[in-house]
Amino acid sequence: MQPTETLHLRQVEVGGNVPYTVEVGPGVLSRARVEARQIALIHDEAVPQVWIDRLSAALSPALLLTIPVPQGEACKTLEVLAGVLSKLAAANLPRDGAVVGLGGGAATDLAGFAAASYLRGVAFYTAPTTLLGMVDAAVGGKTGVNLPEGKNLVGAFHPPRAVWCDTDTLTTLPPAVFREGAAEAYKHGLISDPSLIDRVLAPDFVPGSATFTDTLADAIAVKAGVVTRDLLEAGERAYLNFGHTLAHALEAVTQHAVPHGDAVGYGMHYAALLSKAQGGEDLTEYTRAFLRWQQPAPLPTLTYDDVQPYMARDKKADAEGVRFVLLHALARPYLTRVPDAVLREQFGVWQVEIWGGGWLGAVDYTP
Ligand SMILES: NC(=O)c1ccc[n+]([C@@H]2O[C@H](COP(=O)([O-])OP(=O)(O)OC[C@H]3O[C@@H](n4cnc5c(N)ncnc54)[C@H](O)[C@@H]3O)[C@@H](O)[C@H]2O)c1
Ligand SMILES: O=C(O)C(=O)C[C@@H](O)[C@H](O)[C@H](O)COP(=O)(O)O
Ligand SMILES: [Zn+2]
Repeated sequence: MQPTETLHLRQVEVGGNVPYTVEVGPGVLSRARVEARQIALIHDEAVPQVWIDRLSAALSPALLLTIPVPQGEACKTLEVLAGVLSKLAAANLPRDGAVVGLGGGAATDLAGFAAASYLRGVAFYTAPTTLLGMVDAAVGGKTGVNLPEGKNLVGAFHPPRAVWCDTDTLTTLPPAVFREGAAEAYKHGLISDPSLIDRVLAPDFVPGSATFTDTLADAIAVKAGVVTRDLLEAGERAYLNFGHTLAHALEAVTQHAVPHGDAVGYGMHYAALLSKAQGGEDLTEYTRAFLRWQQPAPLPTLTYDDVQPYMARDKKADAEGVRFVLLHALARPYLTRVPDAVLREQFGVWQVEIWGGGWLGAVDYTP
């Protein structure tokens, strides 16, 4: 497959104890380099063979073994993790070996946790092949798997040594998966860089356009900046969780029938309603505009009591209860508790809009 745009590459630097570079642009997988003599490649089984071949060619002859894992969210289980760890051990991947994760956020989250736990930690590299993976999951070192009780409840911080965002891989992505992943780029716009709001919804935000690599790299830069300053989520990293308290609950309660990016689209609208109810600027037209553009997977009918037990297990909760990321205004996020009565009331407002308002797709938005 030929690269889809003229060679325009961007590099985003991530700082911290062990700095690394995010390479962004067409053909990046062909230039992947790993500082290890033995490599295990873990990939989503449904990633098109052309991308597996492109990366394998760059990694050979150090490629010791290749481990396909179940497609999408189905790979983020303790059972799949156990199988992967056994394969690494059976192949004798040494401690100075490396794990490379190829696929969407689900596959790279799993591969990263395998790298974090095998032999108490080996080097990890990420090759995201979805928009969401590039903008968010592959950067910053949050790795892990789900439990039936909730999303990402087991994991480790294990930053990658390099991230290869080959924009060619996005050309085989189903359009709905592309729009799903845009939720995290839009989130970066709302919490930090408002210029992304219009750029993500613009018609030229498509792989291969002249502006695509720059918009993608600027969205990645928001995450890179946050995790450089606060890798372990002692403070501002929590802002990257905007929209996620409800999103993770929707994913868990529907047993992942609603994919992560769609759940984040729904969750950001709830967070915008809560922000307004708590005295912030009314930003709900932004989150409505995003949902109309995204056209997320439909939700089954749910009540506040269906989702509340899952929201209560959110990792931002402390001994006093759940905390939400809200916005005073664009790019002014804060972490706060919200009274249960407000959570319940605004869930009602959100419910009426999502299921009864008829606005999804009905209102024009011109960026
Ligand atoms: N670690 C983090 O910081 C972080 C951040 C955001 C999200 N996440 C996690 O990421 C996951 C969601 O990631 P996602 O949206 O990438 O979904 P995903 O990994 O489930 O992938 C979505 C679908 O795209 C397919 N696919 C992947 N690449 C493809 C390609 N190039 N061509 C065709 N099909 C392709 C996959 O097989 C899958 O069916 C969730 O588990 C979420 O919790 C983690
Ligand atoms: O990197 C982060 O920090 C984020 O919160 C990014 C989120 O988009 C992502 O979904 C993350 O996996 C959520 O983390 P969790 O700690 O809430 O499980
Ligand atoms: Zn997310």
